Amino acid sequence: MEEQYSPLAQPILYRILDANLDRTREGLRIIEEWCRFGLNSGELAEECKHLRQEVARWHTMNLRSYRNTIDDPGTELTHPQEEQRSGIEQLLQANFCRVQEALRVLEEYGKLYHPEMGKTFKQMRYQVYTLETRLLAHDRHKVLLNSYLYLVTSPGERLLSIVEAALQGGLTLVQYRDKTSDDETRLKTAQKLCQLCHRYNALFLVNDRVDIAVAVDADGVHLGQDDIPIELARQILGPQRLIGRSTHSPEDLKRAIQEGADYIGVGPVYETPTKAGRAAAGLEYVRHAVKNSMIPWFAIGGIDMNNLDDVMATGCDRIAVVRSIMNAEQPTLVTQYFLSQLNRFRSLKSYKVLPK
Ligand SMILES: Cc1ncc(COP(=O)(O)OP(=O)(O)O)c(N)n1
Ligand SMILES: Cc1ncsc1CCOP(=O)(O)O
Ligand SMILES: [Mg+2]
Repeated sequence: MEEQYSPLAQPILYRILDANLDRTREGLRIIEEWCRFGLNSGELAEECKHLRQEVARWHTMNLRSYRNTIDDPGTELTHPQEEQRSGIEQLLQANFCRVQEALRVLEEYGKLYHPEMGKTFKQMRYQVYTLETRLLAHDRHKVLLNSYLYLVTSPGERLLSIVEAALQGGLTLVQYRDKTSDDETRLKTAQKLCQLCHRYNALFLVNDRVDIAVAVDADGVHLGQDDIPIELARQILGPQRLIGRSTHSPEDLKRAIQEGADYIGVGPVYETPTKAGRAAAGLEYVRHAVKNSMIPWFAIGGIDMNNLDDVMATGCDRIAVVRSIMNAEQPTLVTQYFLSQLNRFRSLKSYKVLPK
């Protein structure tokens, strides 16, 4: 790379560029490792690698020779949060933030170094924003795809400890559903549940309330037939959050898929006091979903350890429950039981012992 600018600002300029090129490369490498080993996504990993190579092209020996680590006060500065990250999402977000900040510095100071540098790093900053959106969406979809049991919560004093017990049993998908509390309580509870779920790398969604989902940075929302349109929720939530839709009939199912739901609820399979007044859609509708839904779907409504086999016999391999876990004496054990049965069922299906 030809260096032609700013004799004035050298070597300060060069040290700034060197430090931020370094920061960008390191941050991208951390993100790349997650794409490769965590997400198994060759495509996303390649994109990170390509960006790193472009950064490396600007990181010349000459710029690097201006490094002065011993006198650099920045090497001592560590934010307390760097020492303590609660999960992979936080780690990725911190590194995206670091890369984007460094790219912004490279964009501004780069203009003093080479006319192309400012343009290149501006473009790269936008590429990294898009990468972040795709990666987060990919991450969430991946966890969703691997989730076969969905806990929909009910309010109560033991809410957090029950959810934590279920997470310890291997639960990876939680919905906060609270039809009775005031908004202040809802907001505080949603915040706590969201943090808890993320500590276990589980997804956290909010029932009905898009505003609360955004406020607590949840992974998505669950919307019923009478809630706002999926298109509007998508505008508010952006492309990377998940949107689930309840369906009670083949028409609902078709529409929800067309409208871009990420998953659907199918039910109520059985009448349930948790959703009093809503008639059962029955196992017939579950059979319809088995044949017609190409997106993940969860049978819901009155499912427990006694009727799980009947539900799975339709070909259904994902269920959502409220009482079976929320009212259980041992939520960890019940979660483990459901997960093991659903796992067993999936392996039988894949060996064609059961109809697909
Ligand atoms: C996974 C899942 N499926 C269905 C529902 C029911 O949603 P909705 O019809 O909006 O009813 P309420 O839960 O809001 O009473 C759900 N919550 N989750
Ligand atoms: C929210 C909801 N939507 C359809 S059925 C249902 C409640 C399911 O609760 P339970 O698992 O206790 O029957
Ligand atoms: Mg609803």
